[in-house]
Amino acid sequence: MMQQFYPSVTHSYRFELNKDMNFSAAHFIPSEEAGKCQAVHGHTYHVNVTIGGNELDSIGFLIDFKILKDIVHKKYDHSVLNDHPEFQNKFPTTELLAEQIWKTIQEVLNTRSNEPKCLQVIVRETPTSYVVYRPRQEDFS
Ligand SMILES: Nc1nc2c(c(=O)[nH]1)N=C([C@H](O)[C@H](O)COP(=O)(O)OP(=O)(O)OP(=O)(O)O)CN2
Ligand SMILES: [Zn+2]
Repeated sequence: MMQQFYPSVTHSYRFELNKDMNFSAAHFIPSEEAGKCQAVHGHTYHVNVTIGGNELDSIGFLIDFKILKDIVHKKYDHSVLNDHPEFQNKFPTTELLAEQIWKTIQEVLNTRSNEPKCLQVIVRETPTSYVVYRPRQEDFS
């Protein structure tokens, strides 16, 4: 795992959990403005997600680290991001991928009685480029 500085998110939850994961995927940005990124190419994406909450489940987890990995890795590893339904009407940019990962994780968290919240998603696409996605309060409703 590449080490990186993680921008932190301000919150007042009692617990904060972070999970690093990575996956390999191909993508392309079919717009002339994207220059060389119009051609299909691949990345090893590095993802960090931050989960907050005040309550733990019956075994003392905010959310199982493994569930978080499965949500992202099983979905995207060794795939072409453009083939996924969520990228049929928008391009798989780092920004939109980070937003989509947040939506997918928060959907799963919404099913849990201890009500954890995904507070931040960082997606690193290359050694020199990454995006931080932070939901607004209204995104949780
Ligand atoms: N705002 C965004 N800009 C770019 C995105 C993006 O998702 N959001 N994506 C790309 C390409 O997909 C490209 O793979 C990554 O671009 P870049 O960081 O420029 O890659 P390099 O390895 O060439 O970076 P260097 O720092 O110049 O080595 C482009 N832009
Ligand atoms: Zn790319």
